[in-house]
Amino acid sequence: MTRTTTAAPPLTVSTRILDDPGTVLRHTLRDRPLAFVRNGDGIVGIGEALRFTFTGPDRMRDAAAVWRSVVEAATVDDPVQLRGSGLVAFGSFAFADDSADESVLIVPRVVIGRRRGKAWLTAIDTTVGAEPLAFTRTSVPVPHVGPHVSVTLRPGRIDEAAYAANVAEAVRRIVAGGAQKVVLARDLVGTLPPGADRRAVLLDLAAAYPQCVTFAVDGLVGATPETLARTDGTRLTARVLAGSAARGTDEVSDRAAAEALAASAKDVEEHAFAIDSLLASLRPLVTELRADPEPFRLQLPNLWHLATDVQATLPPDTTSLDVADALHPTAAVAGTPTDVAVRLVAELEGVDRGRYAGPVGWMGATGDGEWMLALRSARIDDDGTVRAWAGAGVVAGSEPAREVAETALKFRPVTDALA
Ligand SMILES: C=C(O[C@H]1C=CC=C(C(=O)O)[C@@H]1O)C(=O)O
Repeated sequence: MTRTTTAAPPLTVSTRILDDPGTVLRHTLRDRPLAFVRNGDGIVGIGEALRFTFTGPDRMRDAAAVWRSVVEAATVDDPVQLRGSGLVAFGSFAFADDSADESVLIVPRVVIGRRRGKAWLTAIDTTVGAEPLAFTRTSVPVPHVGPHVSVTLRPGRIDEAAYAANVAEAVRRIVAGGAQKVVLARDLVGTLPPGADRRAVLLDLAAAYPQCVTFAVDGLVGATPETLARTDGTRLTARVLAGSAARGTDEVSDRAAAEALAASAKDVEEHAFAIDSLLASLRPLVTELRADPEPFRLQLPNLWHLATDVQATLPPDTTSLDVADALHPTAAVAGTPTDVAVRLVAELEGVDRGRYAGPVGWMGATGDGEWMLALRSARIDDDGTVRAWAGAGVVAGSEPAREVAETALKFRPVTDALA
């Protein structure tokens, strides 16, 4: 079911070169940030020109269709022509087809972007008959950001004991046949202090995890390492992560941890399910599909992951959101086989994941964009309620206590940013 809360008026979109805006995250709104930033490059949004909401199994397909109509009706003046300049939308989609949470596509009023030393500003006007901006270059003052935000997070609806029991039950079901892998998650909750500047949380996430994408869309904030689908014309790239280990405390133990991860039959199996599911979903859609023959070890500040990069060629007119729709949910966030795993996640967790582990990202007028998996994240509601989620892949060889410890490490981006 699709519900559009705002009709799509014809948009007038102008992009202009911007003098150095400093850290782009500072420019989004303190209470309603919109952001997609990696290594200082990326886009942030200010205000909302259009907001569309979606629910149900067709939520991404419906969003892709709405986006095509928005683009068709828009007049875009974009001499800058960089990735993320011109008309863009930010999006965040629920994990489950039957989630009660709405998925969203938001077209900001203003976008500030930075890429490889160049910066731009895009103004998106909903007034009928609006003229494009009359200048060629502009500058903006760098906004002040409030102090670090501290939140006490406590167990949510699934505490450590319940999570360990869920993992044990998942192992029993896997051993009995049916599912081969199930990704189970648990949650932490807290309350943001009144008046907290959400941008301070984003700045902390981006400083600690520069190689991840720091995102903020409709209250969902995080720093995720996993790219579900990134498109550039007909070129598609993805990065599959599954299989994790704690970083060592010194160089020797850190190297040993990475080597143990690569040699761990349990983690290699967990990774194989994730990459196999992605490749199987991509095969009918793409040509020239290539994947690393072996996973590599991806180093993050809190974890080692097994990672595989994937490339493929898309047919023309396939948008990044079409690809995300075809791929979601991979076995990095659901399990294998997908349908059995999704049912088991719902049964064992018994709580709506909302938009945790769903696609989050942005898309431009050509359909190019980047959709990440909303991991290492928390949902901050308007009333300040914070709910963070972290999960781990469970296979036949999983041990409940180890998965509890792994999820604690995956909470760290959020728990550290809110410490
Ligand atoms: C489900 C999460 O991580 C996934 C992504 C990378 C590694 C994973 C793992 O090793 O279990 C998970 O599949 C999460 O961070 O909440």
